[in-house]
Amino acid sequence: MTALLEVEDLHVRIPTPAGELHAVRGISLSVRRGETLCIVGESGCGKSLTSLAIMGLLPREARRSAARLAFDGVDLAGGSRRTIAGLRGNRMAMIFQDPMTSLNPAFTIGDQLVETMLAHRQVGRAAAVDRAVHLLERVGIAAAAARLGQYPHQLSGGLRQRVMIAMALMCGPDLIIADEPTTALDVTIQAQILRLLRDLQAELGIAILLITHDLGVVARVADRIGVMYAGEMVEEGAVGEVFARPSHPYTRALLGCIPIPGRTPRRSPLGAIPGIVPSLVGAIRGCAFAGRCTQAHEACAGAIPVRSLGAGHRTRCTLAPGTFEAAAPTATLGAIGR
Ligand SMILES: Nc1ncnc2c1ncn2[C@@H]1O[C@H](COP(=O)(O)OP(=O)(O)OP(=O)(O)O)[C@@H](O)[C@H]1O
Repeated sequence: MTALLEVEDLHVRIPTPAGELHAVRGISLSVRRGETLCIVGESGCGKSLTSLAIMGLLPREARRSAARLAFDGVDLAGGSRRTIAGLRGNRMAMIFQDPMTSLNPAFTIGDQLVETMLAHRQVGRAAAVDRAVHLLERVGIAAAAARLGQYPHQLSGGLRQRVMIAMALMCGPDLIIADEPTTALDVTIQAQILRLLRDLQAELGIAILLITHDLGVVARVADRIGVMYAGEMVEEGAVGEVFARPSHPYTRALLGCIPIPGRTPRRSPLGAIPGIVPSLVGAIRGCAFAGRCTQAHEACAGAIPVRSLGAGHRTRCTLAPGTFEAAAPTATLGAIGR
């Protein structure tokens, strides 16, 4: 089955006073209909720029190139502005970490929901208002009709994020790209929003590309996971497979940082990966993680192979499968998520 979203060899470069920042370095990924792909990685590894590049929403100074960038067969890299604007907010919707950056403080919730639909669909205002009320109820907002007349600042952070989800759903999208949608929320609201996204996906069959730095979020919602490091995808696969057999030393280190209930001693210091991420300005020779990797060896300074471990599980590492260091036990899916 062809993927709904196909990304091949995506690069994002941004000129800076220090030189060209090569923030996204040849990312390839695909999202099939109805599945959730989570992209995970430390702050600054290029997750947000990847999602903005897909949506065509990069900052003006950024340059994007890709061997293929397609949504349901439509070329997003070479397509006309009109075609892409017709897909965005319509069949491809985006949810950001901070709803206040995408909700206009000067307009009511109702106006913003309704306008989204009127911009893309041949429907009357009354039908759009009905859909807005229905969707606000569906995302768990009580007294939905009354909320339509409120402004964003009159809602709590959790309610604003529910409004953003309703807005993303207005035109019945096939794909939602959610960039850290729960990071700004407290844990209880975070769990509710994640459950809502999962329920909506099961009900409506929407594909979700979710960007997060939180492996707990991944464990709760992902079908597949892509692990990014310094602008590259270093490992990807089905979430159960990657959690059970993390194969890139960076993935293993990330999973090793999560406290495991019943196994991590109480009061032990929070885990961290020693070392720092290399600068993304200019070229990186060999493996970007080598400077922090406990198993780095000579070959890591050369070309890094992408190894297939079967069933769509791939890792970008010189170490042959089976030669991974016996690491500390890593968090399991059951322990941190489901
Ligand atoms: N407009 C910009 N100008 C210059 N550098 C930028 C710009 N936008 C992003 N960057 C840099 O590009 C790199 C990748 O940024 P990006 O926002 O994609 O990271 P991220 O993985 O989403 O991190 P976070 O989780 O902190 O949002 C970072 O080093 C960031 O500082």
